[in-house]
Amino acid sequence: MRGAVTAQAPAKVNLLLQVGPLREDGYHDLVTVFQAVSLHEEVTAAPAREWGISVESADGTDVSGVPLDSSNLALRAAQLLAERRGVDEAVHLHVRKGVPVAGGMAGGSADAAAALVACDALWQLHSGLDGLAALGAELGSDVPFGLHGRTAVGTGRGEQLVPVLTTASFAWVFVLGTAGLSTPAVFRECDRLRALDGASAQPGDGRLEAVELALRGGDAEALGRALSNDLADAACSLAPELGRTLAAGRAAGAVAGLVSGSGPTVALLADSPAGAQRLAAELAPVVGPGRLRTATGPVAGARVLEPVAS
Ligand SMILES: C[C@@](CO)(OP(=O)(O)O)[C@H](O)COP(=O)(O)OP(=O)(O)OC[C@H]1O[C@@H](n2ccc(N)nc2=O)[C@H](O)[C@@H]1O
Ligand SMILES: Nc1ncnc2c1ncn2[C@@H]1O[C@H](COP(=O)(O)OP(=O)(O)O)[C@@H](O)[C@H]1O
Repeated sequence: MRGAVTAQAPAKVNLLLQVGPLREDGYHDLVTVFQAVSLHEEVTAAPAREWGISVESADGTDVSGVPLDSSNLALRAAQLLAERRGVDEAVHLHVRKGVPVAGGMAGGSADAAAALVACDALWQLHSGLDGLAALGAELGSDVPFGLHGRTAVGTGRGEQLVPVLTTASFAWVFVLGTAGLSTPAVFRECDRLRALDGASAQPGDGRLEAVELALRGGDAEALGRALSNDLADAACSLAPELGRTLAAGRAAGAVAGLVSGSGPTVALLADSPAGAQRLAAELAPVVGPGRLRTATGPVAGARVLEPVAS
């Protein structure tokens, strides 16, 4: 058996997030377009006498909100894989976080995806992407995308994925929120605001086609016009600073901006990697440099980085 295996998995941004009505199982049907971006989580799985987990930050951001018990998604992922494949070995997982915690960028899901890939390699299970994605969907709606990466349309809870043709790399600036937002709370707020307005979900209104066309053409301006997020009003209602951050991003020259997933991270689209650096430099005095990350997308899904032979 190998001594330890490290895997990485990417953060995501939702280029489109259409939210349908609340289902009986407590979830909402989604039509979303995920893009994997170059902020990564790294998970190292090492054989151990007992199950355990440790967490560090890759970039100095606060990781105190990450649970260190059996509710941690990475640990749950490793234990689920062991249980389903009949593995009687414990591992210690070390997580190095490069994705903001509770930021709407699926950091916990990326940890689960990386843990599945690392443990699958450590235990030499050869489960394959689809096998791991089926387990991932049991852990969280965003976990299958963390495994697949690139750009994909997600339907159902977001776990049913179809790749999208993308002909260009896009440049992003992410502005971290000052406090995390809970995903279930944002979905609840969305339902509450819709009930107040008498508004209902708007499926099939051509927004998906506009995003797909912009991605196929590799056109950042067209993508900027097509970005949309049905959870944005709910996230802004719970965290009003988001509206101000979006306005600051536009004033600083972003092609477009939107709330990432359920927030509170704000994603700003730039015209190029150099444009993203300029945008971040412009915003640093406004929001503080510690809250800015630049990235590109799409990038690959979860993969083994450095298998260490025993
Ligand atoms: C909103 C999105 C958009 O990609 O991302 P984040 O902002 O969390 O990163 C996802 O739908 C989040 O997926 P994930 O974070 O994996 O959520 P899950 O653990 O599956 O669900 C947590 C809770 O969110 C709500 N939920 C989630 C997914 C969905 N399609 N409908 C929902 O209503 C439910 O209240 C559920 O109990
Ligand atoms: N490995 C993990 N990393 C981060 N958060 C985790 C993890 N496991 C469980 N959680 C819980 O999931 C919540 C959502 O975290 P995260 O996945 O970072 O954000 P989001 O769902 O907004 O994309 C956290 O507040 C935390 O309580």
